[in-house]
Amino acid sequence: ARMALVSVKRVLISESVDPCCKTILQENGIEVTEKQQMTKEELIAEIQNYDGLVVRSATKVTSDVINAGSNLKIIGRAGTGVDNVDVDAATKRGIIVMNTPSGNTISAAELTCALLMSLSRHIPQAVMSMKDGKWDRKKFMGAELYGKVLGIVGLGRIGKEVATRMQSFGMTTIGYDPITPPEVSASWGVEQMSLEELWPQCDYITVHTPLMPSTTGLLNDASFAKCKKGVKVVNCARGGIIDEAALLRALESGQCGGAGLDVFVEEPPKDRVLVNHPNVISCPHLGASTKEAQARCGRDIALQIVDMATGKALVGAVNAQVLVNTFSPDSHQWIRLGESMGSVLKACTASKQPYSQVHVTSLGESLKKSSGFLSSAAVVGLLTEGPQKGPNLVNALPLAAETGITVQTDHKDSNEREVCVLEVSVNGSSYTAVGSVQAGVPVLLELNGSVFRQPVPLTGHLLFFKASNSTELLLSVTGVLAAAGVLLQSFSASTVSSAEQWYCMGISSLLGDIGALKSLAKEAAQLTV
Ligand SMILES: NC(=O)C1=CN([C@@H]2O[C@H](COP(=O)(O)OP(=O)(O)OC[C@H]3O[C@@H](n4cnc5c(N)ncnc54)[C@H](O)[C@@H]3O)[C@@H](O)[C@H]2O)C=CC1
Ligand SMILES: O=C(O)C(=O)COP(=O)(O)O
Repeated sequence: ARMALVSVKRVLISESVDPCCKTILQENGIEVTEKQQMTKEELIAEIQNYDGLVVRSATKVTSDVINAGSNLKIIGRAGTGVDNVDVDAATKRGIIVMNTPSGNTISAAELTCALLMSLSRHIPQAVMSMKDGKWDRKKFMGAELYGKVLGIVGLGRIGKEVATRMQSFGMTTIGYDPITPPEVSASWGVEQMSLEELWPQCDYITVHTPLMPSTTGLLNDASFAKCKKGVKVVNCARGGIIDEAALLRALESGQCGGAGLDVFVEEPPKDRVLVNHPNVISCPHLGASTKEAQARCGRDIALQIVDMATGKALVGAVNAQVLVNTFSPDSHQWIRLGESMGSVLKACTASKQPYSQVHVTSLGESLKKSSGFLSSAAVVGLLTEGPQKGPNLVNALPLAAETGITVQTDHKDSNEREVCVLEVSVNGSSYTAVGSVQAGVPVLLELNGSVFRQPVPLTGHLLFFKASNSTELLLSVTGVLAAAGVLLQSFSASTVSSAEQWYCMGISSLLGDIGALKSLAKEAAQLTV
């Protein structure tokens, strides 16, 4: 059985995304609304009507928007950068964020190359002077790219494509990236070095990193000062990686000889000083604006959403690594097992919470890849309060961490059958459940060391109690059930290992008041799974 993770019925596309996106979603039974240039207030007011939101870079998906999206399950970015989405807020709300990072790589790289060439030959300025009726052949004296040094900061998808293209112009390409190994970039002709070594060698510098605290102001007054006088810079990545105020100062002093900018801290930029500077050429964030890139990104995001909603595959998620292994046959029952075991221990420990530690161990080789989602599923069961939208596999671990619960996940290969062991520490004592999936049904095998003679199917209304082994007790319990009009549907006792043992009864409905049982048994708990 394939797993249908999330149901996606209605999607809002809030920007200009290739029409194939809408078509593909609709062909798969999803209702699509396209609405561009919504104000923040409009988006907040309407977002509750949608299960999914598809954006590009202009929609600011802030925590206000995310928290207003009570039905939101998926935020799809038709493109690469997700810095306009508050990914942490989405994760906490259990919302998947996905992007299509390779669809616009070539287009962004080509625009970068176009800006480098335009900078070397002043093409935009020359074009403007021609349109002005002039014929100025002196003013626009350029310099060849041939033999010059290009520094590439950020050697990921786009950085690599820029490098190989500019090498064909005879440029020497050097670079820096904290993650891409030097031998990998060397294989496509980029020698890596520290930024300290890089700055003074470059005639041109182009940045291709994500925007994050460590890359904000990567080029600032201090780094410009280390550059060759007249260095030319390009930013087709994100506004702010080259500090805008420092860039203006460097342009004014001549330390920077020219800049090609596709992106700005504020888009559109209200402050036009940089854009209006004679040595700045700029575009309104056009890196991904080609037919080809838009067709790829629009198609990819639609297919990724459809594949996720139909349980086929999870591709492109940036915040839901735990889900990746849930897209395999059988995983659905194991997720149900983890959640139900969590619910059982939650019911048994109701008066003792909060939990301090949760430890999930999976046994059996075939569960090796499942231990991650099993512990998330167990936490979902432990933390779920009532039927309203609560924790899910995406936010279980962050929520546990926020609540102060330590979650430990282990796997042991064993030749015996697959089982999941869940142990929770609560108020100084520890509770353990052992479960498995048998014939496609999640079952409980053990509770706190008591081994059930028959595996207990974790389904329907269940009553657990712990007591010493006596026939009178069972009679009293059935008496309580009868008095409450509750039918006994199944019964499992544990094998007698000590004086006390756990019993589990399948019942027709939950008891209105479990108090009567609590006076008969040492511990009693009921739940519906
Ligand atoms: N102008 C436009 O329309 C477009 C802009 N972009 C932007 O271009 C940028 C790069 O995109 P991709 O190449 O697809 O991303 P990528 O993830 O493939 O590459 C980014 C690289 O930056 C590196 N990096 C991270 N921190 C760094 C640091 N402190 N110094 C140097 N390198 C660092 C990473 O290790 C990674 O290799 C992103 O900001 C993306 O949003 C992407 C597409 C279109
Ligand atoms: O994919 C990216 O990171 C981009 O910057 C492209 O942005 P856009 O989709 O053109 O608004």
